Amino acid sequence: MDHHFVGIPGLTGVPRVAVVIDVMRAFTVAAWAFSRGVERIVLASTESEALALKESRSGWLALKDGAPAAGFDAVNSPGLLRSCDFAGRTLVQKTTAGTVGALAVANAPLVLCASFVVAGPTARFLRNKDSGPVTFVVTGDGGQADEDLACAEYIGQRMAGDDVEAAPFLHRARTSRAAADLAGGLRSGYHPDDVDLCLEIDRFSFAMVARQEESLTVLRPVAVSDIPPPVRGSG
Ligand SMILES: O=C(O)[C@H](CS(=O)(=O)O)OP(=O)(O)O
Ligand SMILES: [Mg+2]
Repeated sequence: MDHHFVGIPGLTGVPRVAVVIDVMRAFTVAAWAFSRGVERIVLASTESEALALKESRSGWLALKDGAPAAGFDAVNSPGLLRSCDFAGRTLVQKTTAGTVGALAVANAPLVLCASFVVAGPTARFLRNKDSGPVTFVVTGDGGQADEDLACAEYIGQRMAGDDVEAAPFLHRARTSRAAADLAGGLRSGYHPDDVDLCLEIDRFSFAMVARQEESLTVLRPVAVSDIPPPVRGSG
């Protein structure tokens, strides 16, 4: 299938089907947030918008990347998020790359946000829908981030069938600059397990679909059944 891989600066027009990839760490974090009970994630374009949205509704939480900051309840780290209890909550998320990429294609008829932890369900969701060619938005480094590109290519291949060896794609992500920066402590709001948690193939059995709801861009999990175990291979 003739998929299209593009960075945020290269987006032109509105894609028919968009899959926005951020492995490290926005859409790994989003998946963990859903697993910790979050009901929906509202994507914000700025930190001040995130705080304003949080303040406008009772019980909403806000998360941003970087260091912990006043008014925000969480940071963009799967390792720090995995012990939170967010049952039934709405979470407003703002990050440097992932949420920006999703908002850039928010008007597309079908938008999914993805990372390795939901790769199989994302591919299966698209296959079940017979979506046809996908525009993968590679959010990191202007479209050059190898952890995002590897994940996009992996999902693209799994759309054609689940018999795809994961190891070469995971190796690219593990040796990416983002992984080195994270492991080297160069990013704030970090837990030592973050890289490993970002590289767990099919940790969750849902895809994440973004839709427009009352002028907000809202991400929700959609359960996908019958995902066969991923082919891990060596490496
Ligand atoms: O928190 C992250 O890992 C990054 C922040 S930065 O781009 O590395 O400064 O944000 P994300 O949008 O999740 O890539
Ligand atoms: Mg990223």
